[in-house]
Amino acid sequence: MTRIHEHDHTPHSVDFLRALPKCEHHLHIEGSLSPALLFRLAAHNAITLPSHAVDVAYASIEALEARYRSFTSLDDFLDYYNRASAVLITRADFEALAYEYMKKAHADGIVHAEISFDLQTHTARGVSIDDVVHGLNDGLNKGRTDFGISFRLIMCILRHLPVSSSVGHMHLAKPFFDAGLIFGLGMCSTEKSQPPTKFRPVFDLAREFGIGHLTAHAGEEGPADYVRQALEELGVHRIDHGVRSLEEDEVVDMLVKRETLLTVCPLSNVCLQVKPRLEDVPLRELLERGVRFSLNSDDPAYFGGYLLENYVQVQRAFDFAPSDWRTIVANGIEGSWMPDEQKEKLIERLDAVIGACK
Ligand code: HPA
Ligand SMILES: [Zn+2]
Repeated sequence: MTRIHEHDHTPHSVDFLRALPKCEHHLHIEGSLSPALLFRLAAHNAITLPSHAVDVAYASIEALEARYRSFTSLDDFLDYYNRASAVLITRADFEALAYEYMKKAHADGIVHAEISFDLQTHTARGVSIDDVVHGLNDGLNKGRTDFGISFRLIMCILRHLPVSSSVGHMHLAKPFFDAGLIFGLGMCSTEKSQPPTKFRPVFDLAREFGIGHLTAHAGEEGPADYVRQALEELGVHRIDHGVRSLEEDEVVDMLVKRETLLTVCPLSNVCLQVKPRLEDVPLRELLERGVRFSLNSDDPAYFGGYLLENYVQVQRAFDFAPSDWRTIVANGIEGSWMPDEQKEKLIERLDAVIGACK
C-alpha cells in the first residue's frame, strides 16, 4: 500500500492533497451530525432517543459509532440518518451544524462548498422553514467570513415521500429561492423503485420558478437508466453519485457530450456497500472515458471521514499522478455553481499547487 507522508509535496502527501483548491458539491448537512453531537443536542433539547430496548445502537455514543461502521445498504443508513434529525430544533441548532461543517471544510482545504439540506424531514416535526434556512445561512455566512469559503445552499426533495409533499415544499420554499437564500434544487433519499420520471412535476415547477441549478442523486443503487432519466426528463445539470452510469455506454456518451459533472462519494460508496472496496469505485475508468467527476464526502459523520480523508484514501487506492489530480480538481472547479471569474482564480491557484508538486 502507498504510504501517505505528512510534510512533503509529492502527490502522496497529505499536504499536497490539502493544498489543492477543493470544491465540495455533495454534502448533506444532516450527514455531518455526529453521534457525539446527536447525544449532546438530544440532552440540550430534551429529545428522547430510541430506547436501547428498541435499538441497542443508541446505548451510547460508542455503540452508535460502531453501528455506523456496519451499514448494509442506502436504506439501512437512511433509517439512522432520518431519525437523527429529530434533535435539530432551533435556528441556533442549524447555525451550529453549518458552522461546524465550515470549520472542518477549512481544515481540509475546501475553498467552495455546495451544501444540501432536507427540508421535508424538518417540517414534518414542526420546525419552520425560516429556522432551517436562516439558521443554515447564519452558520454558512459566518464560515465564509471566518474562513473565506464560498457556498451555495441546495434544497433536496425526498424520494421516500409522495410527489405532492415535494411540490408543496417547493411552494413553501419559493420565497427563499427568490431571495437567494436557497440556490439550487436536488433530489435524494431511497433510490430503488423510485424512478426519476416520477418526480418530473417537481423539476418542471423548478423551471417555472426560474431555479436554474438542478441536480439529482441517480445511479447510486439505482440503474444507469435512472441517470438517463434525470438528465433527459428532469433536465438536471449535475448528477449526484452516478457511479452506475458506466453500465450503459449510451449514458456514458450522454455524460461526456453534455460535460455533466458526477459528484462521486468514494467513502460513502464503500460504507453503503455500493462498491466492495475503494478500488472498485470506477474513478480511473471515468477519467479514461472523459466523464467529469468531483470527489465528495456525502455524509461524513456516518461514512468515516470528511473530504480530505476521501482524497487521502483515494490516493492510497489509485496512486494518481499530479496530472490526474489536476483534471479531477479542475473539473470540480468548472462544474461548480460559482462565477467564471472565481473559477479562473481557482484554476490559477490549482496550477500553482500542481507546479510545486515534485
Ligand atoms: O447518499 C445518499 N443517497 C441518497 N440519499 C441520501 N441522503 C443522504 N445521503 C444520501
Ligand atoms: Zn448524497
